[in-house]
Amino acid sequence: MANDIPIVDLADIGLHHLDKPRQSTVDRVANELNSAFSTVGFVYLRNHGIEQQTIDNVFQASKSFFQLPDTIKDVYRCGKPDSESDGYTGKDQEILDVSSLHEIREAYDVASPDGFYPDQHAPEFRKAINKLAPQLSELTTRLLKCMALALDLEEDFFSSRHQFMFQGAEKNRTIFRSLYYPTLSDADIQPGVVRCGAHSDYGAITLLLQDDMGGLEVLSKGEWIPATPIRGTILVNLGDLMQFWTSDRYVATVHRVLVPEEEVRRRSTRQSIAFFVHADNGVMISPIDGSEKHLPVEALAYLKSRISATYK
Ligand SMILES: O=C(O)CCC(=O)C(=O)O
Ligand SMILES: [Fe+2]
Repeated sequence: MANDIPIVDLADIGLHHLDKPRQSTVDRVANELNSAFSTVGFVYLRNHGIEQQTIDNVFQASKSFFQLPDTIKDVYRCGKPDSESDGYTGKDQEILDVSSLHEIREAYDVASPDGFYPDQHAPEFRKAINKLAPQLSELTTRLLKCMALALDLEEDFFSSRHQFMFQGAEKNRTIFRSLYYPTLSDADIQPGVVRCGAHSDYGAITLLLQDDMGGLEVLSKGEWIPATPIRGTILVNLGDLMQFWTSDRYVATVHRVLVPEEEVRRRSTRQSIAFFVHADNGVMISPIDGSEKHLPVEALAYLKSRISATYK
């Protein structure tokens, strides 16, 4: 069906392949990404080559942090929007949809391997993230190359502008975010209360890993469609900067996570991991087709403006 989120098989573009991928794979994947990003804006990647255990270790280490008492989590609160990015975000600290009454979501952000981690209270957290994040960066580089080819650009057009992913906020604001949606009470079942308000992401692309709880929905052709978790896949969606870059040829699709209707899912926690890929600080984003559809914008300045609009 045209309105479904397609699944792309990365085959020898996946991380388990060290050699240069076959040209036929690159052409096929470039084509499939191009058609997904021009329509629904989301795609599942199969055969990405990241081991499930590496992902599960992050979920487990994150859970041990998020289940700590609030008084301890508060020690790690990030000071957004003023300071650099690392740290804990509590419920309602970030409101992505202005019409939300509450957004019941917690998160922990890091921008580099040696950033601000809760080592004392969740000792496995740093190690688990530092294994997964570099793999997500490498996978992103491979995807960006396919995307550039699909747009008739030099293969390294995007990758050369994303050289410093997860190497520190002073160079690049790609963020590894571990998300935790706590259990909900009956009082949370009311209009305006959501797990994650409707929004589009800010940067180039987002790689999203979810547990098997489900709940993510994507707005396509005016209809909310579920982005059901498919084990062994990574979901990828486009951010606003990539939409600007491509003069709206690619779409930054709006998505959300509501309070589940089924009581059993409301009483369960949900976890996801978002790798928000952002261009290197200082990169100017101007439409690649030379049009004036969007004004040129600097990657970091744009991100800061979005964060200050959503953080309390
Ligand atoms: O938790 C999810 O599935 C989505 C989270 C999300 O869209 C975001 O944090 O930008
Ligand atoms: Fe998002």
